[in-house]
Amino acid sequence: MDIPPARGTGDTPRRAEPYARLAVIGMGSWGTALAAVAASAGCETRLWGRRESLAKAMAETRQNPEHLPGIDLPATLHPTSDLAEALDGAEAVLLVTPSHTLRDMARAMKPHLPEGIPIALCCKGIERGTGFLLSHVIEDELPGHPVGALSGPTFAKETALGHPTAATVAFPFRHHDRIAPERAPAARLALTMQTQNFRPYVSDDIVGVEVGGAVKNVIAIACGMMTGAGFAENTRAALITRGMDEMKLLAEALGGKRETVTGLAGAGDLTLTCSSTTSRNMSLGTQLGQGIARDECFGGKPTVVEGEVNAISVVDLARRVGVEMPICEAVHAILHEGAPLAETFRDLWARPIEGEPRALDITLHPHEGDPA
Ligand SMILES: NC(=O)C1=CN([C@@H]2O[C@H](COP(=O)(O)OP(=O)(O)OC[C@H]3O[C@@H](n4cnc5c(N)ncnc54)[C@H](O)[C@@H]3O)[C@@H](O)[C@H]2O)C=CC1
Ligand SMILES: O=C(CO)COP(=O)(O)O
Repeated sequence: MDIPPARGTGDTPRRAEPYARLAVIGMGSWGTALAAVAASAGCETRLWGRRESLAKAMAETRQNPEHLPGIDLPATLHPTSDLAEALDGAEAVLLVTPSHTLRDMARAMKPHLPEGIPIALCCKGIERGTGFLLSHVIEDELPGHPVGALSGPTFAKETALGHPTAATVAFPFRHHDRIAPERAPAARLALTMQTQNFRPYVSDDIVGVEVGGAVKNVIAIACGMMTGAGFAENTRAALITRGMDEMKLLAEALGGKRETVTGLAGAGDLTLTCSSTTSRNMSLGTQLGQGIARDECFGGKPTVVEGEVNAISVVDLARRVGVEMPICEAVHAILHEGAPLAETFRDLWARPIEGEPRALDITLHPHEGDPA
């Protein structure tokens, strides 16, 4: 890939160097799909999962029978359950275990991690209790490593099947990344992951990307709940649009950019997740909206639904920084405070009229005596 020269350095385009060796940590559906992309792009890729039996089954069958059954993986992809082996000689790491495991994962990786190598988060969430973005968790546990994120509208199965997919790779740009952008981790990782069907974009706004990924899952649960309760397209479009407003306000309050929220990792992922039963978040909401008890959802099978735990951390963080997120609050109340679903959504719709954008600062309460 040619990157235009940094301003004032002449006309010769400079070539970015892809990483030669990548470690992908997390053998679930997304870790496996990303490892398959990197391996098929020609990068030597090791994929770590904690279960030896799964790593062995993958090595033998060239498939991930648990998370992506029936999809052939590149023969060059190396699965392992040995963390030291996975990280040995890696030039960059993709971290793809569920968000609540991240701090423990970082601690487990620490003794084996080559010095200073970039770490890209591919999981979506905010740490419960601390309210830290996941990048802050990594900075806390693994100082000295550039920390970024890879995120976007990317169902794992579609990516692994080779459906054209785009995603954002974001790392904060340091001073020297602006002078020599071809050496910036975001540029190098984007190039490493580029294939005929996987198209990365480069960003310097890690906060916007992380907030997009964490919030969209909560909004998808809301969309599912209202769909399950029998409402249709108008309702879903309203939730997506107003959900994006919540995302934007939280991102800006934390120092992120509003343009990121309108990009792949914000609007793109929000639209995907809120429109498809392939989404586990949307599906959980739909089942709950249909009146199915939580422990019977997904046929009782344990399933990673990031928006469920992250409803707590998103709402907690929003309250701490003084951002109103009424849709996320409604999801939180239903999931975690036992609030009744129908009444909670009715109250959401009956809130005082506000400006669009909210910066217009208009609040209109109903006339006294008006029908509720
Ligand atoms: N599946 C998808 O389409 C996409 C998922 N993501 C994100 O990727 C992250 C991982 O999700 P998936 O791969 O879909 O999950 P998954 O449900 O396919 O697999 C989860 C994996 O994590 C492992 N795991 C669970 N607890 C662990 C622990 N304490 N330590 C190490 N490994 C542990 C499980 O053994 C399993 O292999 C989530 O944050 C999700 O939001 C992001 C984009 C797309
Ligand atoms: O993040 C995703 C797609 O970008 C996957 O969404 P779900 O976790 O809801 O399946």
